[in-house]
Amino acid sequence: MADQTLIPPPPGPPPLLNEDQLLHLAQQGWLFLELPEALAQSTTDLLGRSAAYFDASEVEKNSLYPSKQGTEFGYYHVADEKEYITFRCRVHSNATSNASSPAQLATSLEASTAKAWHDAGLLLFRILCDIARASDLDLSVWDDILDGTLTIPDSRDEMTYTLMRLFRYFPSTGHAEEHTDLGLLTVCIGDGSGLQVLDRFNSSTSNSVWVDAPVGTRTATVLVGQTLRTLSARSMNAGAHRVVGNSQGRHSVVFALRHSTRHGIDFSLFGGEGRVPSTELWKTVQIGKVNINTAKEAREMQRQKLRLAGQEAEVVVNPQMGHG
Ligand SMILES: O=C(O)CCC(=O)C(=O)O
Ligand SMILES: [Fe+2]
Repeated sequence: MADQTLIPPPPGPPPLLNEDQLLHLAQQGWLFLELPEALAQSTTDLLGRSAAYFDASEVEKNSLYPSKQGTEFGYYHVADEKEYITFRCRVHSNATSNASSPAQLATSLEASTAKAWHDAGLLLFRILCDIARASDLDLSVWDDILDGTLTIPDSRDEMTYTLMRLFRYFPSTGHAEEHTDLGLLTVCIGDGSGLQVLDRFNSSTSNSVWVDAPVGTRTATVLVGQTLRTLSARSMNAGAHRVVGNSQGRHSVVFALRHSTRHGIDFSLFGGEGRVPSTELWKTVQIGKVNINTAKEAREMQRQKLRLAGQEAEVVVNPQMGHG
């Protein structure tokens, strides 16, 4: 009888992506991926709850989640384009017993966000582990970088750069300009068409080829962000994407997994050199980028500033790249 007692289970979560999928993600910077059942369910629930929140009055939405730190926290409305709420931690932790009160709306929205955050975090962690395995790196390279990011922080004191963003794009005019994301990996799930990713293989400087992302909660779009590109010494590309208008409008759930603020980043773990404070890495990945989710006038001002500083917004295949 074979001895089955001596083989320990392999470390880390089970592999998710096959070789072709990993190669596609690294080269194109994006991948369409069938969602695990738990995440499909939690995002379906969250899309529904976000729609109920967006249906509330402007006064209520602002008072439940006042925006802070520019676009990085709370409710934000971009005229003629979209409205969205950014969660980086819990805000309303105590439920009231009145089922129809605004606080109750917020409590159920946050409970749903916390569940989707956990499920999306797990999915992206599995992909990061796949990337580490394929690069012959130890899975522990992610320990410090992900510290405190995989579940929604309880309070502002504990928050990192990681965020969950819920969007409502307005019919026809709702859009987001072409950009790459700043973090490690992003997962986008939407209930309508509009998200498009750039096909780098078939695009040229004069002709961009855009691919429509899948619609619905069965399949997600996973995007490589600038931080992962930097850690991979640019062996992975960041995925360029945009949102174009459709006549029905669109809701989406976007989970952006970004590095932890609790530790410095040790590049030697990734075959590079040196250690940089987490804040420095964050500044570096933002250089030359325009925030595509801010108001139109603010985007123009950011572009103007970049031009004055002699730093054209980063060109990947198309000019005028932003960040999201
Ligand atoms: O709404 C989406 O699916 C994508 C939004 C986006 O790209 C971003 O906010 O960075
Ligand atoms: Fe984005």
